[in-house]
Amino acid sequence: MSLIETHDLTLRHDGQVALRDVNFNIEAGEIVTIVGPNGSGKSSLLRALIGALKPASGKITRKPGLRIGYVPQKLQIDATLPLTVRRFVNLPRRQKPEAIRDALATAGVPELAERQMVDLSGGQFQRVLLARALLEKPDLLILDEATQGLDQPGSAAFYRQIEAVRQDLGCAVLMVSHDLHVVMAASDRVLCLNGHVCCEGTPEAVADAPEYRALFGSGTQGALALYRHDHDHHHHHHTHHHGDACDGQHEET
Ligand SMILES: Nc1ncnc2c1ncn2[C@@H]1O[C@H](COP(=O)(O)OP(=O)(O)OP(=O)(O)O)[C@@H](O)[C@H]1O
Repeated sequence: MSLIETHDLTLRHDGQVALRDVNFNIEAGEIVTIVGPNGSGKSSLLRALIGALKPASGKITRKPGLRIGYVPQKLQIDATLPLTVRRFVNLPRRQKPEAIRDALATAGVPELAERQMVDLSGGQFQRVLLARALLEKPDLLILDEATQGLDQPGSAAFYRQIEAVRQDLGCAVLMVSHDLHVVMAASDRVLCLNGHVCCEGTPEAVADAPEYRALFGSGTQGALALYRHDHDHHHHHHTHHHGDACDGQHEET
């Protein structure tokens, strides 16, 4: 059984449809990326999956006992509040010192436990948020634009960390990102949204899909090839599958 599945899921805000008829699933251990222009429903879908937004119609099925770790886009920390990394990751629920040490190490920041949260760089801060999510021992890690504010090498490094985490823990990863070429190269599967599912498949298949190119142009393909060149792990290959085209016409390839 999939970790999580949506069936004809439609989401609304104040009566307005944000996303319609999404049929989506994620399997154990997969890395899936959601891409799409601003306002295309990416965050709405994530919020529905974590249970923060109720379906207007359709349904979401979660594997019984599913544990989700969530890394938010941004978190404001009061700059006047003294708060070490150790205390911060202890906040939602008290954790064992070994668990904290392991989570910080897995997130790539083993040395930061005693640092002040406000002194962290953007990349370190996101890794601490990742460590906090890992303390949930997630089967599924969900990240919402977790590299906002990081520069390109910084976000590439962050996504490599995510891949390492996936290999270490075997959790599935679902993330939203605007760093198209970096994140697509690190994904097993890409879901492209534009108020509905535009197209989905392997990163190569999506980068080639006319629906995707209509939204983003063909510029990312070269960068994708470049990144993959020195990228030596194995990707599972899924069948190329097209959903509705973005203009609403049904198109099969
Ligand atoms: N709380 C809300 N109340 C009303 N409308 C909302 C709310 N949240 C989102 N929307 C609307 O729903 C649509 C989808 O928004 P969503 O945030 O899911 O898109 P997104 O793809 O994540 O966008 P971005 O890339 O800009 O973050 C947009 O039209 C947005 O204005």
